[in-house]
Amino acid sequence: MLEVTGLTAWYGQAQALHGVDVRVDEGEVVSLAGRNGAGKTTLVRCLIGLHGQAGGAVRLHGRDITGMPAHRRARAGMGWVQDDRGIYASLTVEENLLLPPKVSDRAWTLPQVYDAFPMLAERRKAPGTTLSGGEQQMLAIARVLRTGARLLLMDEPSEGLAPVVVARIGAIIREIKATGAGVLLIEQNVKFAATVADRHYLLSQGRIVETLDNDEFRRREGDLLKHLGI
Ligand SMILES: Nc1ncnc2c1ncn2[C@@H]1O[C@H](COP(=O)(O)OP(=O)(O)OP(=O)(O)O)[C@@H](O)[C@H]1O
Repeated sequence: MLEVTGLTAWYGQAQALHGVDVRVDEGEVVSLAGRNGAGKTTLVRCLIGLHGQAGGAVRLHGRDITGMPAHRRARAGMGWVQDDRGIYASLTVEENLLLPPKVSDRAWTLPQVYDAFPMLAERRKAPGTTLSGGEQQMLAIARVLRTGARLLLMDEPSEGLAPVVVARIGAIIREIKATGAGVLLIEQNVKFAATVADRHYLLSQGRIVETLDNDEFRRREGDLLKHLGI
């Protein structure tokens, strides 16, 4: 589904990514972790098409999207769940859900969304400004599902949320996986990543230094936390 090969990125003369290879298959959840400054944000920017100074190749569903502008990548099925959640504060929950354009016939309907996110159904008339952090994160995920994106890029979805909300987000990610969509999860919360991901990448100084299946990842949790400086 997503195949990234030899991805390089620069800020002026400074190289931030040095030949990164990442792969996400259909119905697969893959996490990517790394210390501050490892290059996670740069990688996300490259994948969504917002970083001009980049090399290498990005393919989505067999289609070469390298060099494609951000809006066309979105139409090709790349869904970005932003780390700042990007909720329209002056719109209600439902209005936020009605806005995203449909990019495929996998687009979730409103009843499907409300079924999977009862919290959003209860708050459908509430303005964006009044939502808790957890509700905002649910809404941000739901909005991307409304587009029918085939690959979801999630940037730190568990950040700053209470354990019970994080557990709910984990359940939602498993539901998304069951629909056959792929998920690339940028995530520093190793314990959470181990509950949802099939495979894990560790990024260090712009390079993938480890690729681990979930059993190995769980065994090495202590090590990884040390590496990440957590
Ligand atoms: N606007 C910029 N100008 C110059 N260098 C930058 C810029 N943004 C990031 N960098 C550099 O690129 C490298 C990767 O940064 P990036 O923000 O992608 O890391 P990160 O893993 O997302 O870190 P964090 O967890 O702190 O967000 C770092 O060395 C950083 O200093």
